[in-house]
Amino acid sequence: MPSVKYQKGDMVMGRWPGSSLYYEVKVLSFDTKSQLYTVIYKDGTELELKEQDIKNPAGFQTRTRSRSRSRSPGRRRSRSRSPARTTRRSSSRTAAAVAAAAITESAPTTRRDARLKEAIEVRLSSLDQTKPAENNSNNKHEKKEENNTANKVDEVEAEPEKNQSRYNLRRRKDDGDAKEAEAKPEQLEEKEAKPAAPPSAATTPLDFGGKIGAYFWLLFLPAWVLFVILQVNLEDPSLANFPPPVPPLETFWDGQALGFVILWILFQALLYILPVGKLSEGMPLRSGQRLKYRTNGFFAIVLSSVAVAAAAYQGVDLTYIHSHFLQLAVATFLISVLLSVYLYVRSRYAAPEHLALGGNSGNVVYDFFKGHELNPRIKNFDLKFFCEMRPGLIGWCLINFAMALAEMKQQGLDAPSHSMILVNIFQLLYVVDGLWNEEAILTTMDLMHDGFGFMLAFGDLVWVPFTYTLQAYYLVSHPNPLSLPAVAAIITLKLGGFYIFRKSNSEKNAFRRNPADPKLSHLKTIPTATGKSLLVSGWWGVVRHPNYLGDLIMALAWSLPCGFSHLLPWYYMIYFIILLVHRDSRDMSECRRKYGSAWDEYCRTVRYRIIPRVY
Ligand SMILES: NC(=O)C1=CN([C@@H]2O[C@H](COP(=O)(O)OP(=O)(O)OC[C@H]3O[C@@H](n4cnc5c(N)ncnc54)[C@H](OP(=O)(O)O)[C@@H]3O)[C@@H](O)[C@H]2O)C=CC1
Ligand SMILES: CC(C)=CCC[C@@H](C)[C@H]1CC=C2C3=C(CC[C@@]21C)[C@@]1(C)CC[C@H](O)C(C)(C)[C@@H]1CC3
Repeated sequence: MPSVKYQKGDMVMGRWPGSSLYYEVKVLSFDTKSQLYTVIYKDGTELELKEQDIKNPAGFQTRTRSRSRSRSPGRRRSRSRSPARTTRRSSSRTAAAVAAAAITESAPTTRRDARLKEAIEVRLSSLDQTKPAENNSNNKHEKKEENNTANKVDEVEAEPEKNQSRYNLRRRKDDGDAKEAEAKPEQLEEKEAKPAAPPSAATTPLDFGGKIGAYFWLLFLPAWVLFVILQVNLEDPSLANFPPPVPPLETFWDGQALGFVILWILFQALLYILPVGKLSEGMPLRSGQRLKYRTNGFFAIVLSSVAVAAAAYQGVDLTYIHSHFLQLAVATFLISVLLSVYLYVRSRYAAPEHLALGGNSGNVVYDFFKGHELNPRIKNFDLKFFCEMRPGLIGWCLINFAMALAEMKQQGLDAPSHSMILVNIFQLLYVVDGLWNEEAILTTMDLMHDGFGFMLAFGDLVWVPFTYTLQAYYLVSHPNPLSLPAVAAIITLKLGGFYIFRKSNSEKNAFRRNPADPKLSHLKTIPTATGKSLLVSGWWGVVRHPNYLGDLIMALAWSLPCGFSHLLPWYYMIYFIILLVHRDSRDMSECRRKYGSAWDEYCRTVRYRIIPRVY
């Protein structure tokens, strides 16, 4: 490795992923393509680290004086557990133990010390218990009851990173750019002032094809929405009609359509801020803080339905949505662009602890696309949560309903067709379920890890309502009569998919919220170095993303009512396969980064990603 900073065999300090702690590691190799170092920790965990997560050991020292001042006996006892001073005993421990021990040392109060110590001691014994089990392939993973001990760490660990950051004299690079963290006592600290990281240093590998990819997606995604909208009105919507006939420029714009979109978003915002419904806690952030979210989505869709019904009753012609679909989409696109510009600008001034790990490549276009601020809020109004769960999602049902009315009008029907009813009810069920279980969104990738930028703003506001409605839009002018057995078969498929989707999402959500939940005590888990465990039985033992499997089966049931005459109504199915396969691989890398060897162990046990025995 001639041109790289650290050489094979070098002993250096490597940051533990997702924390501010540095442990002594040995460099094993460097991959020029990914620019990642493979390092090995003393406990045997191998991880890939970026150069900026590696430091020279000479830059660290341990302040023993301040440690010995510790008032807590628990803390004093835990001194020798410092990962930087790993003893023979600790070197045989798993990284989980090491990480847990690190938390003990940083606990600030005696009571907390005691709780942590208790949790850690039980945890260590739990980990010890796993050792022999690991050799036994039939009983590889501890039972949930044993793992509950690890969960005690979870309980006390509501603010893990807050504690861990006490070890950090210098701010983490991924924490952004500006201020220096306060020097705290009791820490491994860097001796020399090192040049600060350039503000734009990327802290995660670039996604979506990197910088070039971002340009591409920025142009392609809106163009694709335009393409499918123009296609769906054609008598024969087929790829053979590429490019579709483009209407005169002035038809793209309608001020009234913009007005309606703004009114809809404001109405949804009003419902969101009403002090009705539960205040749910999000997952702990890196700072240890937990944000609160008003999860009144079900209430919002019920009130929206009442408002829409009242408007229809008053003679408002909802088929306007069908006849002005293009103009509504363009107006919403404009709003999503303005919102994304605002998000990009404010992310430049956001406090480091509010930033996501990605979206800081330094390339304006990439960062604008990916988004950098994790939970942009105006006071308590959470923009990402609101956009993901309200105007687009509820708008999707409103548009579907308008398409059913348009079908009746256009086809001269007294009631919508069976196909239209199926599509409407299936997708309504999906949205209502999402809003009923709104709290579960707080444990998804978008809410926990992704910054809020153009991709999500456009995805939530434009992509969802204007492309997820294509099946209903298609049926308006492309009737597809269904036999009763076909209807029954499609309903069965939908219910099957829904069952898998709901059960698996609820299982993971319940486990993440309360790992000690007695209802989950039958499940087996794998402990990880972060203190969190991974489910390895139940739905999450069937495949690594059972929720995606259920979602895909449902997507199939949404396209089938449209028949096989054209590819267009199958667009959602095709797009969804691509989206979920990509999300799965993003999540895999993220989990591998977070959980290291525990994740590899999970992957070895649960071999398939989404479809059992296939993929
Ligand atoms: N209709 C649509 O357009 C879309 C729908 N969806 C749906 O949204 C839902 C959420 O999807 P998404 O956010 O992508 O992913 P998940 O809800 O599957 O979240 C992934 C996270 O779950 C945790 N996890 C993974 N494996 C395990 C395990 N074995 N045990 C415990 N926790 C585990 C990890 O986070 P950690 O360990 O940090 O908690 C991981 O990062 C899915 O049902 C998906 O189908 C998603 C995208 C688009
Ligand atoms: C091509 C492009 C711009 C992609 C952006 C992706 C977004 C459209 C999706 C990312 C995750 C989503 C989720 C839902 C809708 C689509 C987006 C925003 C979701 C709200 C749909 C309803 C479900 O019940 C859900 C709550 C599980 C789901 C969460 C993820």
